[in-house]
Amino acid sequence: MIEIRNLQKLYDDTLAVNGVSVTIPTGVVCGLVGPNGAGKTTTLRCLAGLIRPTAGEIHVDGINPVTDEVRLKQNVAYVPDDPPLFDDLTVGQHLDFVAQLYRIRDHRPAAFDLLDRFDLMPKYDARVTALSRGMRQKLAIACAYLISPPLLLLDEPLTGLDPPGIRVLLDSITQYARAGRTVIISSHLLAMIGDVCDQVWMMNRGSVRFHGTTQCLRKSYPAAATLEQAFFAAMNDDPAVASETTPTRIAEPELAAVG
Ligand SMILES: Nc1ncnc2c1ncn2[C@@H]1O[C@H](COP(=O)(O)OP(=O)(O)OP(=O)(O)O)[C@@H](O)[C@H]1O
Repeated sequence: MIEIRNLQKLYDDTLAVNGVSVTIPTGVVCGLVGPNGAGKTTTLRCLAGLIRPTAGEIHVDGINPVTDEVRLKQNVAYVPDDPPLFDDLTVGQHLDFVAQLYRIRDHRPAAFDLLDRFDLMPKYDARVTALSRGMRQKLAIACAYLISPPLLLLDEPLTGLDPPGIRVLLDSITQYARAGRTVIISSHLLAMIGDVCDQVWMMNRGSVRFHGTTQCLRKSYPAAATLEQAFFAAMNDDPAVASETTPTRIAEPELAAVG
């Protein structure tokens, strides 16, 4: 389970994350959405232990990223939208390196399977400098899957992927969560979030605007004809679309039912 309490992150005079509190149960796919600058990447980087929160607390299966960095890194994989790969290594060497780093024994069959699924086998001996943007993205995701952490954080993972690559990734995310792991996926592709995510977590200007199941989002905004309209209504909290009877936009009680 992921617990975030009153998370705050200040960069100089920019309050990027402002009092975020969210609980995400194990085994779900949670879509993190919001406009540019909403604080999504900052929140994911705090969760991954890459930056320190200014205030607040995070627990990933009881692990505090600030006080237990090593255990956190063993339990969380973060794939940024422009993954930093090693220019001197080939595709195959990346997976070998990750396996060595995380002490994964006999990793080759799993690595081959992942490369096959992401259509990277023909590039096995290619250096990453010879890969397209989408291929680099797929390789970074394959490395994360090889580690198989309980929490997988994907920041805009669909950027640059071709339609078959998107389909493979989305299917793999669903399977990963059904195997009892948690995935948080940040994306601007609202329709996709509606398709694969059990939960939606919306941020705007550093704060949570909605957190709950997609069904709950629809229920909260009954005048919205589509899920996309419900997204916009929640984001703007448009009173013309939002239900007047909705008591709160942060649907925590429904979350417990998801896990
Ligand atoms: N390293 C940094 N130094 C200073 N300000 C930063 C830094 N990183 C992010 N910010 C600021 O923090 C705010 C939140 O940025 P963040 O990258 O978390 O948003 P985001 O929701 O991921 O946006 P996008 O959808 O554009 O990727 C923005 O105002 C941004 O300018």
